[in-house]
Amino acid sequence: MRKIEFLDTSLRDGEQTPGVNFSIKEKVAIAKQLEKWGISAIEAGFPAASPDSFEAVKEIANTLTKTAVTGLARAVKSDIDAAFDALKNAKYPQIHVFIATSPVHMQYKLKKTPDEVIASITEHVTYARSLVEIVEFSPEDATRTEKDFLLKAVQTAVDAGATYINIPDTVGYTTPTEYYETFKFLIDNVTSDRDIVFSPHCHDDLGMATANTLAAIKAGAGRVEGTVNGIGERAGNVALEEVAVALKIREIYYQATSDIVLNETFATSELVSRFSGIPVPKNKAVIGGNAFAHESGIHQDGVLKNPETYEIITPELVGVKKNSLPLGKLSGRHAFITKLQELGFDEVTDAEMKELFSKFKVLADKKNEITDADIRALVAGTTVENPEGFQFDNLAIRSNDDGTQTVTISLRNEGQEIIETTANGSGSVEAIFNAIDQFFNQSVKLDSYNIIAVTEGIDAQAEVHVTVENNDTGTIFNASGLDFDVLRASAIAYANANTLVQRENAGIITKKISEKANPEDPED
Ligand SMILES: CC(=O)SCCNC(=O)CCNC(=O)[C@H](O)C(C)(C)COP(=O)(O)OP(=O)(O)OC[C@H]1O[C@@H](n2cnc3c(N)ncnc32)[C@H](O)[C@@H]1OP(=O)(O)O
Ligand SMILES: CC(C)C(=O)C(=O)O
Repeated sequence: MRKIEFLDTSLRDGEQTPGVNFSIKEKVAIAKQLEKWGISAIEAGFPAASPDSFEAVKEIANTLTKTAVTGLARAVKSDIDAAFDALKNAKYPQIHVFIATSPVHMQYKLKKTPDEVIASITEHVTYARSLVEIVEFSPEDATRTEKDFLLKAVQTAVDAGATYINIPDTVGYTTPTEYYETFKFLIDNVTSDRDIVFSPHCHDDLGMATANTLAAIKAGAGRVEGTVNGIGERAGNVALEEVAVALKIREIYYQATSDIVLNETFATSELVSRFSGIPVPKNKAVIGGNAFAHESGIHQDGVLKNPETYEIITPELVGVKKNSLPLGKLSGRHAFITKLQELGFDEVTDAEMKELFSKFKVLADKKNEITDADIRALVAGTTVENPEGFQFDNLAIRSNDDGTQTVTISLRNEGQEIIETTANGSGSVEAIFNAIDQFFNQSVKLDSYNIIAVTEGIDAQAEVHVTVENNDTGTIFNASGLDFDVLRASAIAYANANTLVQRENAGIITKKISEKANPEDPED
């Protein structure tokens, strides 16, 4: 059996998801969980992209002890220098150099001839190798690159010292059979006296990312790249949890295993979902809420007779635990702490614990049964790094004779200063959002508003997700709010989103360049 390495790029390609802006604290927490999950390398960011990205890579490099940390760099010396500087203290540093090799990218984006691209690969992979031992090279848009030129680019990178050769399906264009053949062709034809590891990097534009990744493994790839929950640019990257579980369930077919600690999968997915503000769909493979639910009579009958009739993955395999310690309003602090540890929340600070326990007591008074999902939701609402600045404090709603609603909202900052603001709306949510808009007084467009019941029953907690756009910059932000009351959850989410916009306007958050306004365009 071959051992397949896993490289996670949730913090780099995953953060390219519109609306996702992890704080440094969140990135470090995710990196630590990825290490626990058994990931062998973490692409922690693109250090040259912004001071924030640089700091995040540096902080992660300083923190991790078992996992390799890599930073992305264009075939540009200053990008490679930035990656090296950020990775100086990493125990196992790697630098990932990329340049596009497809005709459309070379001609229109890079404005370089094929020969210039080849020269650039030699120059920049050699330079990166002069700084660190392990260099990864990616011919961007490899799957739309002419085959012989792809081989030439890859051989050039290998000759210049690259150890990992990543073959990105940048626009999610390839198919499993085609990708298999591409890997076979490269593995059979690239020559080196060193061991070269090939890896797939798949995007899901045509819904084939997992199939393509597995096809590359079948063809001999030794490392896979992807993200948790499949977050990423456009339709996202391959979901690593799907690849890890598929390898486990079909290990005989693939003749391959991995070091992924599968029972940490659910906790990893939950953390990334919480910090990215992107909920996991119910029907998502491996970790979705319905992944282990059997609805129809024939299926239920089969499962009752023998679970193997319809169940190829058990909830326990991916770390969905049975509720072994039911909590209620008579439960004390010890039981609560034990439950948090059981659910994998070992890093809650004392101050957070105090706040969580008092919120738990309030919840237990309102709700008959406190489930694990309730506890996860409580942690989500408390420990997500709340943006600095004013946050939701309280609200009061009055219905008027003409059917409109009047809302008074109070917002509180870290100095405990409280400001109230009042506005009308034709419905309660509109009035709440109008009041928050009035308070922040900035140009924001609400792109989406979604409510999810975290648990079942009439007393379920509500999770509200909003996506807003900063009209001044075009940057999109996701934010969420959690409460037993859907209107309060809405206010929390919208106030958090506005605080992010305020921080961007104040220059505290660097907007991502992919979303930047075009300076040539007078409309921007
Ligand atoms: C497929 C991927 O996911 S690639 C990674 C995408 N990630 C990002 O873009 C991260 C965020 N990006 C950024 O912060 C910025 O784009 C920066 C800091 C990297 C560069 O910013 P700027 O210098 O303002 O350049 P801008 O983004 O406008 O254009 C990119 C430039 O890099 C060039 N370029 C793009 N890729 C490469 C590469 N791999 N190697 C060398 N040059 C490249 C482009 O041709 C363009 O050059 P030009 O200015 O001579 O036309
Ligand atoms: C930089 C490369 C690896 C990439 O993200 C892509 O091509 O999708």
